This record gives sequence, structure tokens and C-alpha cells, in this order.
Amino acid sequence: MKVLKFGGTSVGSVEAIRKVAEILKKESGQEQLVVVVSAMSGVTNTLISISQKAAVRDASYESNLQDLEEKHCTAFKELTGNSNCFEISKLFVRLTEICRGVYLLRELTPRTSDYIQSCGERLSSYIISEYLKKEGLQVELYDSRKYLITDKKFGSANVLWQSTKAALQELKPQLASISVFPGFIASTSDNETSTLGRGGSDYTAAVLANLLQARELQIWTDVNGLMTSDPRLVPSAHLLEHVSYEEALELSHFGAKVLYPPSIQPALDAEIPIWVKNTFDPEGPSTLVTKEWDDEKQTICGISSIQDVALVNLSGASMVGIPSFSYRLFKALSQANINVIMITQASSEHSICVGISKTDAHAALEAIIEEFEQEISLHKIDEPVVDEDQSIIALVGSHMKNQVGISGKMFNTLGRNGISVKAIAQGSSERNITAVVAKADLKKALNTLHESFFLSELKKMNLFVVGVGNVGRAFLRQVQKQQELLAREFNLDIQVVAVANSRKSYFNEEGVDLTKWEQLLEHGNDSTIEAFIAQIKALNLRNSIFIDITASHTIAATYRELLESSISVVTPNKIAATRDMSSYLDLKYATKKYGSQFLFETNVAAGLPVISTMNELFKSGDRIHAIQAVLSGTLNFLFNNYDGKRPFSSIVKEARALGLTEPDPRLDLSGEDVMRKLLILIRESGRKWEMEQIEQVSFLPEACKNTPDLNTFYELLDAHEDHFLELYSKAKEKGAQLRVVASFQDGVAKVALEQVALHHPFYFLEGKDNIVLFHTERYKEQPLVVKGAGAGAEVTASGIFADVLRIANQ
Ligand SMILES: NC(=O)c1ccc[n+]([C@@H]2O[C@H](COP(=O)([O-])OP(=O)(O)OC[C@H]3O[C@@H](n4cnc5c(N)ncnc54)[C@H](O)[C@@H]3O)[C@@H](O)[C@H]2O)c1
Ligand SMILES: N[C@@H](CCO)C(=O)O
Repeated sequence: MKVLKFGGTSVGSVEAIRKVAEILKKESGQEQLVVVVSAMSGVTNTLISISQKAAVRDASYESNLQDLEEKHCTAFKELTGNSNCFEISKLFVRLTEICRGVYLLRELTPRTSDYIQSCGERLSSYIISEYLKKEGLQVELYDSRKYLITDKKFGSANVLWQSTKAALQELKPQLASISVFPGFIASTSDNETSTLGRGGSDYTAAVLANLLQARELQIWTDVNGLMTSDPRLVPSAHLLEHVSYEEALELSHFGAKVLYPPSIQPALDAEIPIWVKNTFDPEGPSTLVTKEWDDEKQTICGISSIQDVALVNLSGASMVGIPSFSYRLFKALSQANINVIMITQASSEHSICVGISKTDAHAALEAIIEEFEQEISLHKIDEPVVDEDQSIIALVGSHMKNQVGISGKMFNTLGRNGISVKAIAQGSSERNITAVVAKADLKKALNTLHESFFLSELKKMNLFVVGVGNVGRAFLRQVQKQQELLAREFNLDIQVVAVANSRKSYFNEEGVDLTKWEQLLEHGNDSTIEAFIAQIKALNLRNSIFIDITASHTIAATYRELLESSISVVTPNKIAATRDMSSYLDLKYATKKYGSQFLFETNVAAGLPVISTMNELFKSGDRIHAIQAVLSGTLNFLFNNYDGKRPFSSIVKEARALGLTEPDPRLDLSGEDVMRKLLILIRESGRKWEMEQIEQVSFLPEACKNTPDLNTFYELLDAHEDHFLELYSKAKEKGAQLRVVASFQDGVAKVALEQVALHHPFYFLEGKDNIVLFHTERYKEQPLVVKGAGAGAEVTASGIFADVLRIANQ
């Protein structure tokens, strides 16, 4: 025998009831079916409202009753083709009489209320059984009130187990192949109609399953089953195929509304497997709930949540060691009818903290103040503090038991996203780890936990890109090209959420379509950097990375604020890392404090792994003694290509057109760009160093320095062509190459143009290449060498991409 329960939405319309019939046709035949039905959706609430209106002499209840009758008659006629609604009308005549009585007496007793509410299930079960008969099924309708016997606690009556068992045992041999029972309703031993309270139809089904020794219980509803998390908050939440009763209980307690555990307790007691299925997708996937089984793979089964929670904290020195203290607190809350969702108390006993529904916050405060009035007035304990706008998240899984590292991973994941945990609770069953976080962080917390605990899950990185010039464009192109592969092969969902230039910004939380970002940005909103950052913060997305691909001081000045908000920063912009030492250290400190990252590999030698190599050397205990490098792609390009046949300025212009130079090439030519790079290398080698400590020997004629604009600069370069020709000729005479060399040795840092001879490692340095020689404790005889293209949009963009992936792979 199987018991099938159909909820309100499953019998809420003619179409839905037809689907129920199809399901029953498929299920019937092999074994007996017991079918439990709820009232049509919305009907119980309407009946409650009708009874309440009648009790306050609101005559509009009459028309509500008529509407209800019509709704049921219409459904009956449509389904059965029978225009005679006699049975339904008979029930409404009685119902109208009762409501009239309530109206006249102005009194609605719980007993009468139960009778009125019972009509919903009586009507739906009648209509459905008549329809099933018409469809040719062997159906019998049974009045649950004859078999489910309860006490007199009207409104949420308790089933009297022995009487019910006796009644059902007598009935069992006579049951039809399909026996329909109205859910939710029962009667007292005096034949008074009673109801079973919240989840009542599930309870009816579970009682029948238990006492009729059913093989299986099916709960048919409007979703496919239990999900790993709330799909409205976690779009990638997926269906759970198999959970244990205990897991279902934990998940349901924290928000999953599909199963109400107390209602299915009788099925749990008899270890009857429960299927949760979707009436509107009967062949689709579903959830099976059984007793616990061994499964080492499924450590976590779900992450559930309660959105609106308040935390009440009570603290004070006189709480310590007083046994009655918590008793009084919970007594006060219980007397005020307040349900406590979670409790935490540190072993210092100095404070106790309870999580309650936000709607109870005010009443809880009053109850606690009243209970502890004396202690508060004597300052033995502090006034209770309520923290509203909180949410609870709970990691659920039977197999977390005895598994090391689950809570570590949970809090590490939250911490890396800057999510502060206000309170924690874990029972010794280890089936649930509960944390309270600010409601504003709920979505972010759920999604980031979901990604880190479900291995098949894609990890989403949310990128905010400012600056879409040469490098910015190349970067967006590269991301677009790699997105699919990264998702497929590496479980990474790299998504650009916003792009901005100096005038406009365009946001799309679902990801900017990178095939047409230019049009989207062009039609984006007028924006300032302040507004852009405010919007990033308001979105509060997990794994957020701000990518600055400008050369702007203003943008660089925002990093601290971003890092503080646990938003990582990746940039080729050298400004932030080359301001005074204390600002540089401050940014590093912010990353440690707020769990964010500040990566700027492309500050030196574009995409070449220079900073990361040095960081690894430093962290692994090596000591950098000296650095010798060619760090400017532009300058190397100039001196590799200049031979006096065409003006020096034209080669500068060519380098600019190739995207090698800084947005303002005077920064390259002046040597400042190289000085910045050298300064970063010295700092990243663990030394405190300032720009002024770098000695610079400029190769530019005096007149070409500090020019007011770029055109004047080019004109002055032309005017001093002889100077460059002379530099070239002298080097050529000696068979040497010209290189702007950055060096750091014995406490001296220097940038200067040098003639390098044939034997020198810098002699053969093609095109825009860079080279860095690290002389270290471990690389004594021969330096560690990093060499390759040191400028250009593609290589720089790939270096930025590498930094993003470093953060993603953490
Ligand atoms: N080109 C290279 O080879 C290379 C190599 C390493 C590092 N970098 C660095 O990359 C950065 C970008 O270089 P590029 O070659 O792409 O320069 P670019 O001039 O082509 O692009 C910079 C972009 O930033 C935009 N911008 C400037 N101020 C802005 C603001 N306040 N808000 C939004 N956008 C703003 C500009 O409009 C421009 O589109 C620079 O910091 C540069 O030093 C470049
Ligand atoms: N303009 C720089 C590239 C960015 O660091 C160079 O030519 O090396």
C-alpha cells in the first residue's frame, strides 16, 4: 500500500485535479492507494476569514460564502460533467447556518471554527473522488472524522493513537483500491469535528501510512522536492535526490517549506520512505527521504536560511554562575509566547544571546526587561540589546559528524568575503552549524557557501572593470574568449558585472554581455567613481574584484575603501604601489585585516611573472641582494629601433601607437615609469624605500624635461635630434647597445641609460622586451632571470587575468 498526499496547489484548480487523476491512474493497479487531499488552495484561509467576519458582524461573509460555493460547484461541474451540485449545496446550507449562528451570537469558539475550516477538505475530497470515479477508477471516499480520533484541543488537536489505530484496523480490510481521505480533519470521541493544526494534511497522511502499514508515503506538491538552498536567493541551488529524515528535519526547520517535520513524525517512527514529488512535473526529479545511510561523499546536504531574525543579547557580571538565570530568561520568553530559534552562550557565562523572529523583537525586549527589572535597575545586568535585520544560515548534513574542517571552511569562506558572523551555534549532533549574519549579507553568504561546499558548483568571480583603453579592451576580449573554457574545465564562472570609462558605467548583475560591451557602455549611466563604488558596495556580491586599468590617481585613491569592504583590487596602474611607504603599507595592512587582496603583477614588466617570482623567493626565505633590470618596453623599443635614419620622435609615436607607452609617453621617456617599477621591486623584496631614494640619470636633454604638453614635447625632441643621434653613434662606435638599466645593489637604487657590450646579458634584448636579473642568497653564481615582452596590451591584459585567477583559485 502507498499513501499519497496532494497539497492545496495540487488540487487548487480543475487543471491541477486532472493532473492528480493522471498520477493516480499511473500509480494504481499494482497496489492499494490511500489518497489524502488538502483543501483547494486559498480555501482554508477564506473559511477562516468568513468565520472571523461573521463573529464581528461583518455581513460581507455571506457573499464570500456564495463565491466559495460557486467556486466548488464550477469545479465539480467541469470535472464530472454533472450539473447537479446537490451534495456541495447541502454542505453549504449547513455551513451557512453555522456562520449565521456565529454572526448572531458574535462568538466564534475554537470548536465552531474547526467545523467551519473542515469544510475545505470535505469539499475537495468529495469533488476529487467523484471525478476519479467518472474517470473509471475504483474509488471510495472515507470521512477522516470517523477514523482519526483526537482530544478536544480544537485548532490543533492531538490524535488519540489507540482509538485511531483500532478504527483504522477495522477499516483496513474494506478499503477500496483507491481510498480518498480528506486531510487535516478529525473528530473527538464525541463526534465533534476537530482539526490537526499546521501541516495537518501531511499529518493525516503520515498517521494513515503508519497505522495502515504503508510501504511508502508520497507528498505531492508544486515543487520537485527539497533543494540545497533557497532557489530565490541561490540561483544555482539544486534538488536533493536523497536525504535522511534528520537532514529533512534540519533543512525544514531553517526555511525549506516543503516538509513540515512534526507532521510526518508518524512516518518517521515507522521508517516509511517519503517521496516529495511535483504534481506538475510527475516524471521529473524528486526527493527521497529515508533513515540515515552511509554516504561519505555527501558531507553537506544543504544550506538553509531564515531571513528575518533578531538577536537579543543579555549580559552582565552578575549572570556568572547563577543557575536560575537562563531559566528565567526562557520562562519570560515562553510566557510571552516567543519561539527561540537559536541560543548561544559563551562559557564565560557573561552573556547569553538568543535568536528570535524579528516580529517578536519588541515583545521579547519587554518581557526580558520586566523579568529582570530589579537586576537592571541595580546595574547587575545590562539592559538587553536587540540586533534587528539579522539572518540565520545553517549548514546541514548528517555526514558532517566527526568530519574535521567543515566549520573552519565555513567561517573561512565567510571571512574572505568580509561577512561578519554575529553568533554561532552547533549542537553536539553535528548535523547543523548555524551562524547569524547581517541580513544585507545573507544572499552573498548563501551563495559563497553553496559554491564552496558543493564541488560540482561553478565558483563565480564578480569583476568590476574601470578603464577600457588599450589594455582594458584586450582584457575584456580575453575574458570573453576564455569564459566557457574556464567554466567547463576549471569550474570558474568569471563574470564582468560592470564596466566604466571616465564618463559612463554599465552594470549587469547577471554579467555584462562581452560581445557588445561597447554599445552597452555607450548607453550606460553617467557616472562618477564615487557612484560606481557605491553601486559595487550596494550589490554586495561574493568574490568581488575591482580592476583598475587606468593610470588615474583618483581611481588609485579608492583602493583602501574597496579593500576595507573585502573587495579585492587588481591593477596595472602603478600609482598606489608607488605613493609614500606608509600608504603602500596601509593597503597591505587592509588586505590582511579585511581578507581582500591587492595584486599588481602587471606593474612591473607587464605580464611577466616578476613580482610573484620575487614574492615566492622572499616568502620561502631567500634574500634578494641585488636587482639589475631593463624595465621599460617603450625605451627598449626606442633604442632597438632608432638608427638615426628617421627622427627619434617618430619612433616614440610608433611605440605609442603600438600601445607600449604609458597613456602619456613622457612618463616613459623621463624615466619615471622605470623608477616606479624599480621602487615596487625594492618594496616587494621586503625593504622600506621611497621614490626620492632612487637616483636617476635622465638621457633627455634638459629642454625636453617638464614640457607643458605632448606636442611641445615632440617638437623639442625634434629640435634635439642631434642629441639622440650622438647617443646612438657613440654606442655604435663601441659595438654597444643602449639600454635604460634599473639597478639596486648595496643600498643604492639607480636608473640610467647605459651602453651595454656584447657579452652583457642585456645586449640581446629584442623589441619591447624586459629582463630582470635577481641576485639572491640562493642564486649566487648565476642570477635568476625573467625575460620577455614587457609592454603591450595583450601581454598586460593576460597578466591582469592571471592575477584574477590567482584570487579565484585561493
Ligand atoms: N600598455 C602597456 O603595455 C601597459 C603595461 C603595463 C601596465 N600598463 C598600465 O595599464 C594602465 C592602462 O594602460 P593603457 O595602455 O590601457 O592606457 P590607455 O590610455 O589606453 O587606457 C586608459 C583608459 O583609462 C581611462 N580612464 C582614465 N581615467 C579614468 C577614470 N577616472 N575613470 C575611468 N576611466 C578612466 C581612459 O579614458 C582610457 O580609456 C596604465 O596604468 C598603464 O601604466 C600598461
Ligand atoms: N609603458 C610601460 C608599459 C607599462 O608598464 C613600458 O613601456 O614598459
